[in-house]
Amino acid sequence: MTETVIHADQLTLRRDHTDVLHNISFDIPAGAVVGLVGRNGAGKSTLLQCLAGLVAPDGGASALLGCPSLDLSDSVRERLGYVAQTPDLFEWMTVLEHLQTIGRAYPRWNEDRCLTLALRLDLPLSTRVRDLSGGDQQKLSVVLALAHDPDVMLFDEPVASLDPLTRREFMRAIFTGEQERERTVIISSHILSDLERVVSHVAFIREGRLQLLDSWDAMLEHYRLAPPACEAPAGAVVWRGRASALIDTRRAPALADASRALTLDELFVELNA
Ligand SMILES: Nc1ncnc2c1ncn2[C@@H]1O[C@H](COP(=O)(O)OP(=O)(O)OP(=O)(O)O)[C@@H](O)[C@H]1O
Repeated sequence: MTETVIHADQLTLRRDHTDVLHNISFDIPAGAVVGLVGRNGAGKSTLLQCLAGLVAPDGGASALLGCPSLDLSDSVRERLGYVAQTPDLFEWMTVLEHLQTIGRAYPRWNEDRCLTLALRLDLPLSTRVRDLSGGDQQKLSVVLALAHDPDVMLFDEPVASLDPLTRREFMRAIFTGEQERERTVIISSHILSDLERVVSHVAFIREGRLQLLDSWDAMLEHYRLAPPACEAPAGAVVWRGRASALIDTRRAPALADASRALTLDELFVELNA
C-alpha cells in the first residue's frame, strides 16, 4: 500500500464569519506532485499554511509524514520545504550569508546543491537581500526551501513573480534533482501551463471547498461536460455549473461518447463559472 504523506481531515477555517476552508479532506500518497489550482482568494495559501502547521484550523486536522501539522517533530521539519507566497527573508544579509545562516540550522543541508541551485537560477550571491528584485527574493526562498533536500514540499505560487524563462528553469530545478528522491509536493498556481509536465495530480479549490482532486491523466481522460439536457446519474456529477454538469465518465460510462472532453484550462473555467 502506498504511504500517505500529506493528510487532511475535514479542515475548516473561518475568518469574519466566512469559511475560508470548508471540510477539506484528502490523502496525498508518497511521490505525488499535486498542482493546487484556484482563483484569487480560493483558499490555496490558507490550506498550505494549515498543512505546514503555521495556522491552526477551527475544525479538522492535518498531518505530514504521519505527524500532526500543529505539532511537527524536528525530524519531520527537517524533511519539509515550505515556500510562502511572500518570502520572509533576512533583508540585511547578502544572499550567500543568508544561505549559510539557514544552512547551519539543517543537518541535511547540502552546500553543493544549494550553490548549484542558486547559480542555476542566476541568484547574485554577494547582493544584499533588500536590494534583490521581487523575483530574485522569490528564487532565494525557493533555494532555501530546497537545499536541505526535503521529502515533502509545500510551495505557494513559487513562480508568480518569475519571468517565463526563469519559471521553466525553476520547474526543472525543483522536479529534476540530481538524486532521484521520492518527493511529495503540493504546488499552488493560477497558471495551468506552468504545472503541465510536472504534476501528477491536480486539485481544484473554489471558495474554500475542494472541488476535485485526481490524477492529471484522469482529468483529461474521464472528466467530461455533459450536454444540458443530459440526465447524468447523481453519483457521476462532480460539479454542477449554471448551464452544464461536469461528470466523471468512470461512473457513467454510457455518457462517455455523448459528452465532450475538456482541456485543463476548460476544466478550470467550468469549475469556476
Ligand atoms: N486573516 C484573515 N482574515 C480575514 N480573511 C482572511 C484571512 N486570511 C485569509 N482570508 C481570506 O481567505 C480567503 C482565502 O485567502 P487565500 O490567501 O488562502 O487565497 P488564495 O487562493 O491563496 O488567493 P491568491 O491566489 O490571491 O493568493 C480570501 O478571501 C482572504 O481574503
